[in-house]
Amino acid sequence: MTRSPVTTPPPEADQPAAHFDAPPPGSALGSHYSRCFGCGADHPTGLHLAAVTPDGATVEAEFTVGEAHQGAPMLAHGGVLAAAMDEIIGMSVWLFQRPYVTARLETDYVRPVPVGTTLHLRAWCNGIAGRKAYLEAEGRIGAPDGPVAVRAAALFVQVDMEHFARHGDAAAIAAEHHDFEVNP
Ligand SMILES: CCCCCCCC/C=C\CCCCCCCC(=O)SCCNC(=O)CCNC(=O)[C@H](O)C(C)(C)COP(=O)(O)OP(=O)(O)OC[C@H]1O[C@@H](n2cnc3c(N)ncnc32)[C@H](O)[C@@H]1OP(=O)(O)O
Repeated sequence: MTRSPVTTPPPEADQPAAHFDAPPPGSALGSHYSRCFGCGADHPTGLHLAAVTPDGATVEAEFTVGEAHQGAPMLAHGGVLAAAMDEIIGMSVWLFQRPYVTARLETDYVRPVPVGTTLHLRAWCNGIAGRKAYLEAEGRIGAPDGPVAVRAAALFVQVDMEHFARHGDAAAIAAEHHDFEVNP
């Protein structure tokens, strides 16, 4: 992976540990928002990622490239592949049970991905320093050990839940996250 210093954990970074309340090994993570382009079941042309964590530390999901995801004829759009990387990494930080957002995403495109391909996505965390999480992901063609088509490294920054209410739609958050109180 070609990686900048921004997405490389500093020497003092802590090794990540899943939150005690995080989904246990072998379980599904679920969607954080039904209309999310990456994981929402109600998005008509989204990626529909459904992630599982095999070990409580990494997450995995499959994405089958459809006609709505083309850039060149019958080939996946690079931005859509970056979105898949962003989403699987976003799902992996969910293991820490704290809200994070993408601050920086770096992507290597290694092979073209034809429409109809199923990409096997995997993401993990390389370190945490304060609010900053250093993460990585890959997408392999056809099988979990298939050829790598895309790799990504990311810096995610921890925010509070008010971030989403302040900048987005507080009522939609309250509707799907019943434990979230919308401040007047
Ligand atoms: C029903 C609704 C449900 C709602 C949600 C429920 C919970 C959801 C939970 C989980 C969601 C998962 C979502 C998955 C989807 C995939 C993830 C996305 O696509 S997220 C969207 C794209 N990203 C953004 O929109 C961020 C936009 N940017 C910002 O908001 C700010 O810039 C932010 C929060 C990233 C930082 O702003 P500051 O003011 O809080 O903090 P400062 O001090 O600027 O940064 C903190 C540290 O990070 C570094 N930093 C920040 N941005 C950096 C960058 N681009 N490059 C390098 N360093 C950066 C800074 O240098 C600083 O470092 P030093 O502490 O000084 O060492």
